Amino acid sequence: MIKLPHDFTNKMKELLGEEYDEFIKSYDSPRSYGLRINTLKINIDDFLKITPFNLEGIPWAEEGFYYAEDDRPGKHPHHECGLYYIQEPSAMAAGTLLAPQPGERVLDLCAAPGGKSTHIASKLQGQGFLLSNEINQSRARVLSQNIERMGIKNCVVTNESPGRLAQRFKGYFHRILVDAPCSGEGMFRKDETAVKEWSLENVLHCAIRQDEILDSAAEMLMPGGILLYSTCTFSPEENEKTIEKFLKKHSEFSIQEVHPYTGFESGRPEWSDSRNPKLRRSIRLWPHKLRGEGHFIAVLRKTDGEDSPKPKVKRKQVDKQYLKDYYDFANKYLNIVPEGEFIIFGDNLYIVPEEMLSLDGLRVVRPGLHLGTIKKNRFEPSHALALSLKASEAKNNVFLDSSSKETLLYLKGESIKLQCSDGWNLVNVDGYSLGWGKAVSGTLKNHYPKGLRWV
Ligand SMILES: C[S@@+](CC[C@H](N)C(=O)[O-])C[C@H]1O[C@@H](n2cnc3c(N)ncnc32)[C@H](O)[C@@H]1O
Repeated sequence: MIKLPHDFTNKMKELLGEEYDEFIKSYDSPRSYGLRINTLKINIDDFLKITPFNLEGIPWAEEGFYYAEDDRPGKHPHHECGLYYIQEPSAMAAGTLLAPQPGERVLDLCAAPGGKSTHIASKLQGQGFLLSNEINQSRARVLSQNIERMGIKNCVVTNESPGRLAQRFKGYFHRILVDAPCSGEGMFRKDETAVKEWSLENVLHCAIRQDEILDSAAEMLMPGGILLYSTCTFSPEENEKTIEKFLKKHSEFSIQEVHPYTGFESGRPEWSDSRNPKLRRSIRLWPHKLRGEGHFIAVLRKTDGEDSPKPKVKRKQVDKQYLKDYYDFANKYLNIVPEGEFIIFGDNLYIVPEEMLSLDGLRVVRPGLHLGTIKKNRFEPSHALALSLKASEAKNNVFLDSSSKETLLYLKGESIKLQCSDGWNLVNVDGYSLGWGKAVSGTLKNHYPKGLRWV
């Protein structure tokens, strides 16, 4: 049994009363593991046909499945192809309830490592765009890698504070997710550090930070837009009380009813100061009531406010010479040439998602789909481009079987001897892109990124 802080157990005893025994017993039972199929790359039925894992559906996420701990899906080539994201089952509820629609502008304000962002992107189906932001620099890099692995084309990753983003994106987004930094009480079974770092003071400290983040989010939402607030903690100070304060300050918002999926419990107005009965519309996911960890969710709609005018952004035109090398590559090796608004960062060429406002002055980690690098008089395609392509979009393909020796060699970064066309080849495993290889006379030189290679 995990050793829980006394102040925490005493507080939960007081809050839960008779229910406490059932709650505390959940810490003795094994936790559940989940993966979410990336429907940008594969549909659910096709994935279920090729996966070696025994999966069982998660009631609140159509793409979400429980797997057995021994399956270790993080070590399977399909993971590297971005066919799924390993995500705690309860955490999938946020993407479902945010329900982004293709074509919308969506902001994920506290996004690393990217579980919910990648869920949002799969729901957008490549239409509209996602701004995924993370304040912590090293976590923002991990977020960016996950966006790349999942083959997402219409996402910009920034490393900013919510306040600075709010100055740029007033009234701009259709939907915003605030998956707030919190005291993490709901993750105690999963994350020992959350237990170690927990204190009553930290709960209050987190609550103050959540108020500030929510204020910035409110500014960036357009009238009629949806703001989803979630935490992975039980403390009322970070949940019902946070929403209560927010609604008091922002009368233009109202709390929405959500679909009552199996296992969802309502929020607890009796744990707030105002006892506003509408807080019952918020959702609590309890580890003793469903197969998942602790979560809280409130879905808020902005009923009033100003929609920001969308100025047409004038970006600096990309030097034609750069595009020549890109087009030479694309015409030679791709069946569909990726087009859009090009931008250059250093010697890297990107396509920015449509409608993206100016990124000038913001800390940008990934300004859109990374196409590749401009080398001296040639273009080298990026890993992100490989992962965003389907085999049918590349002229030269290498098809490997996930259980083959060649797949393992490729993931280890080694060259492979095989029959294929000279030049750039898209390497596919079980039909899904995994990376680039460049062939010369029957030897495929490995272009799988060094940092991702299996050891
Ligand atoms: C619960 S985690 C997000 C998990 C993520 N949504 C996912 O599904 O993978 C909260 C994130 O908020 C970030 N954060 C910390 N302080 C913040 C602040 N003041 N403003 C915005 N984000 C903050 C943390 O670095 C952390 O990555």
